[in-house]
Amino acid sequence: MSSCLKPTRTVLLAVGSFNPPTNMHMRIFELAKDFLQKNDHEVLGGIISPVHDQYAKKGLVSASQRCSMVKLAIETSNWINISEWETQQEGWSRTAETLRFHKTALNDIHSEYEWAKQIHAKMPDKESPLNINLKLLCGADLIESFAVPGLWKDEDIQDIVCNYGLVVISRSGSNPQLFIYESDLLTRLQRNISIVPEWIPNEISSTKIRRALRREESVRYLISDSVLNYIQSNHLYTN
Ligand SMILES: Nc1ncnc2c1ncn2[C@@H]1O[C@H](COP(=O)(O)OP(=O)(O)OP(=O)(O)O)[C@@H](O)[C@H]1O
Ligand SMILES: NC(=O)c1ccc[n+]([C@@H]2O[C@H](COP(=O)(O)O)[C@@H](O)[C@H]2O)c1
Repeated sequence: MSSCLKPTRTVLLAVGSFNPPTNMHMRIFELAKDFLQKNDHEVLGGIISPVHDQYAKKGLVSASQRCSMVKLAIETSNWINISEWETQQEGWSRTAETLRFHKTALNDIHSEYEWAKQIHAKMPDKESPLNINLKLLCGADLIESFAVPGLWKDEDIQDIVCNYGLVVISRSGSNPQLFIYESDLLTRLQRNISIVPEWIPNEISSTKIRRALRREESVRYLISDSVLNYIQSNHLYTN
């Protein structure tokens, strides 16, 4: 901790397809945790929330397969959890709804969700109110998608940034500082946006992993061996 302030209890939540989960998905959690812990946050846990099947992005394998792969990917982490809540809803959930649900469940000490129990187990004193903050963790491409017409509601962007906060990891080909500067709304809210540089940049993306698999090229060391075994056993991403 960098000061004697009482640290803010924080949980990080990442939304996305995780089609498949890559080593970079795990890495962004580590980068964000390091950054926040140096800035007076006590990071209690991370949550990966795979998107619903109805998101229907090209090449999306089933939510059940994506959840199975995320469970394998997080096996080596003692603080990143999966929440299957989004995949179990009737349809696709807006990210603001996903954050609202998870923040409420995290602040309920009696929550029955496994990810909430895992995170509560990390808290020595469980005095009410729990005061757990939830932040949206994303790569710079996700915040840049805020500018795609019709994709995000302005009130959702305001809600996400004001009431939760964003931790943005830099990604090759993006410039989150410039993107914030060009948006009046994000400039106004920028004290709730942390931009975390990745000083060891690489271009791992799920798209590139799927492409390599389709071409029968090796993706070893870009995704975990257990995820790779699952993909091969289930003949995913072959064409
Ligand atoms: N290499 C990376 N650097 C920084 N952030 C990343 C990286 N890969 C994924 N992320 C972030 O992880 C979150 C979930 O990612 P998602 O499942 O959409 O992966 P993706 O690699 O961007 O997928 P796709 O290539 O299928 O569009 C997003 O916020 C995304 O920006
Ligand atoms: N309006 C919104 O809340 C909104 C819009 C677009 C994408 N998203 C989320 O962002 C993530 C994007 O994932 P991909 O990068 O894999 O497309 C998904 O989890 C999706 O649900 C949310």
